[in-house]
Amino acid sequence: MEDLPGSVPELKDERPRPIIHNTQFDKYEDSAAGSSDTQLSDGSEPEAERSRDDKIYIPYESAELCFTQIAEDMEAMQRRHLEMVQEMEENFQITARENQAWTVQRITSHYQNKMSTLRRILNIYRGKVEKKSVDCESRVAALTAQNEQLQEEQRAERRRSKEEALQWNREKSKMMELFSNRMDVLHTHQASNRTLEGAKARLAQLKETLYQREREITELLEEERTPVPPIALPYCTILLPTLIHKAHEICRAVPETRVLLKLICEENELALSEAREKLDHLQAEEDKESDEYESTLSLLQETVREYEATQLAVRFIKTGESPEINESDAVTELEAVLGRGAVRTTEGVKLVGQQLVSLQDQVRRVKILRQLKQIKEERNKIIENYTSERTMRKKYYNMVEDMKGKIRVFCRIRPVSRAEVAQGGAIVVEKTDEYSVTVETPRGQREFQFDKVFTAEASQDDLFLDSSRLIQSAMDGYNVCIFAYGQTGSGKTFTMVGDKDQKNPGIMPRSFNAIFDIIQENRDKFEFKVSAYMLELYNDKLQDLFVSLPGEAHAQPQSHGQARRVEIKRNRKGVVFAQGAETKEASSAQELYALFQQACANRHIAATKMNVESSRSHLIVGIMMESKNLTNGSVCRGKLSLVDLAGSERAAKTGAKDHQLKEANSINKSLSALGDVISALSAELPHVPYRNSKLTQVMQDSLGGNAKTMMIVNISPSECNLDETLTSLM
Ligand SMILES: Nc1ncnc2c1ncn2[C@@H]1O[C@H](COP(=O)(O)OP(=O)(O)OP(=O)(O)O)[C@@H](O)[C@H]1O
Repeated sequence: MEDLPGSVPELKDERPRPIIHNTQFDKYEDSAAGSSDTQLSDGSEPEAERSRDDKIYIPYESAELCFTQIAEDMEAMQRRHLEMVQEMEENFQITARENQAWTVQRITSHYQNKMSTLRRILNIYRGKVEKKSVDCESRVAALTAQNEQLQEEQRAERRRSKEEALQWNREKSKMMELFSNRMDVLHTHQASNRTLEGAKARLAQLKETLYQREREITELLEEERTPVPPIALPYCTILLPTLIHKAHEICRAVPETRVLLKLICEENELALSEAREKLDHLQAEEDKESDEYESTLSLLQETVREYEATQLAVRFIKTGESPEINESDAVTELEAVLGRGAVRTTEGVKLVGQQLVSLQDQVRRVKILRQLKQIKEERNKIIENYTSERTMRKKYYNMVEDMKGKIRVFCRIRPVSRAEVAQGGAIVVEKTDEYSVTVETPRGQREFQFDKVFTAEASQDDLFLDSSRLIQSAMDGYNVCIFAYGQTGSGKTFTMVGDKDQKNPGIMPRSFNAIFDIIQENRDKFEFKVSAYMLELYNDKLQDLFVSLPGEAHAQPQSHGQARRVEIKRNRKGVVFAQGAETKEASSAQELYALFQQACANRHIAATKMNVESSRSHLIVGIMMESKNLTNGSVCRGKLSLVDLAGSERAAKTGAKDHQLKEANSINKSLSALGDVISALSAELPHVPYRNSKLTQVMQDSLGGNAKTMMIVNISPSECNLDETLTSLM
């Protein structure tokens, strides 16, 4: 094996033997060597044996000397060895250092090469980067200039759009007013050519007439339903011609009767002309208002008619012609004359009179039947007109509502709460005009536009004024949805439900009253049916609030026992219904409110850091309204969805943990899905992501399409809630 540099050389061969000098031993050694050599050289065995058996005696002093000498020699030898070891170590270290230096040198030169290559590459890149950065700087400068220009344009655009929005809103209000007035005018059938003045009074008048007609029709229908006895063929139709014929025969046969008839005729003519004169005279009089005038006029008219009828009767008897029974007026008059005994010549004539009176009854019946027919036709016309009126009213009402937008977004700023006052947060939200809200943010002022803005001073009445028109739409057969959105504690429940003791009831109880007020107003024309379901969406699970869950703190004993699984389904007409949830009918606002209270008692509520009584679920109240037109039997179905959403919030701020954190996540997820649906509808996108959450599935038939939606964004005015307020507004 090759020796390592600095390794200890092989000592075995090279090591100098220690030289031990001992005179005694030297002598003995020499002699022994000599004898041995001799022995080997001559090979004499006895001599060798002898020398082995011989015992050598060394004097003690010599032995001691000898050992001392050996010890000294050995010590010298040890020292030499130590020197050698030290020398070898030094050699080894020198060699190792040399090797290390060499290795370091090699590595250094290797890395220096690499470094120089990298430096070259770096220089190339640096050149490129410098070139690029010059380009970029010039581009940045250009873009900055462009950006500034765009910002300026954007500011101008904002100013313009704000002005336009204001202008548009003004025009919208004007248009809406105009449309409402037009609608009133249309109700009176005079939309095209009459002034709007007094349109409401005319509408009321028309309504009254319409109701009057309807009442008459109802009465007639009632009468119609009671069977009319069959009209017997009037005897007079046979008797009258016979009697006249007989009278004529008598006159021809008996000359006195002819004379009498002539006399009657002349007297009658005279009396007739006198009566006519009196009548003309009376009709020419100026004071026609008095009761006396009326009674004298009708008396004279009757007298004239009697004389005319007598004239007619006498003419028939004279000539022997038969009166046409169909000429009912003439016949009636003849009957009247004969029946009252104006002609008293014979008993036979009296009989004829009686017969003619009975004929008069028959004819009157025919007349009534004719009138009935006419009235029926009129009634049908009125129904037709009424139906088209109603359709038109609905159409224009709907148009007016649509003018306001299918999705209307209102903003309500609640008063500053005590907690916010304690925190000392400044007021950062301000209503700048009827439609705008500005918010002071650390990065400057931001403005948001709405269909209407309500401040802390706005009452529940003010807010409901705009919602109540939508209730009429729901009664007219549209799907309507009203819901409140906002962070926890921003006033959603206050807006939708009201305060705890119901001193300031919210949209829900007010809607219940409005529904039944409309029903009351139209009770004589329509038959109504109102039913409701009330659901809660909690942790992405739908629950029927008419059924209490066993184990809940607020559970009330229920006859139904366990809650069934509630699922959202849509019928063929696209109307959403909650399968598995109970739907209860209500016949008054009080009944509906009692159902609502029952539902509220079953709702999930918990205290969070933000609100002592925070709704932890979405409350969905669906009210189905069905109206049946009593006049034409048509049925109309509408739905009103009222939703009190759970608060949008940041879990950290609410202090939510464990199951409350789960609640918060589920709430935020569904609210974000609702936001996506509203955005898609507002942007009129072809796809609306209803299926992303159960909340949007429940509300599907009340969002988009023909439905009318009203969203109330509730916000806090305080700086403490600035982030949440901005999130809600955006
Ligand atoms: N416009 C208002 N006028 C007077 N008080 C209000 C108004 N809005 C809200 N409040 C009060 O503020 C508090 C919080 O309101 P509310 O409970 O309605 O908030 P919320 O948004 O429903 O909260 P959560 O989402 O947690 O249920 C209540 O005490 C309520 O009475």
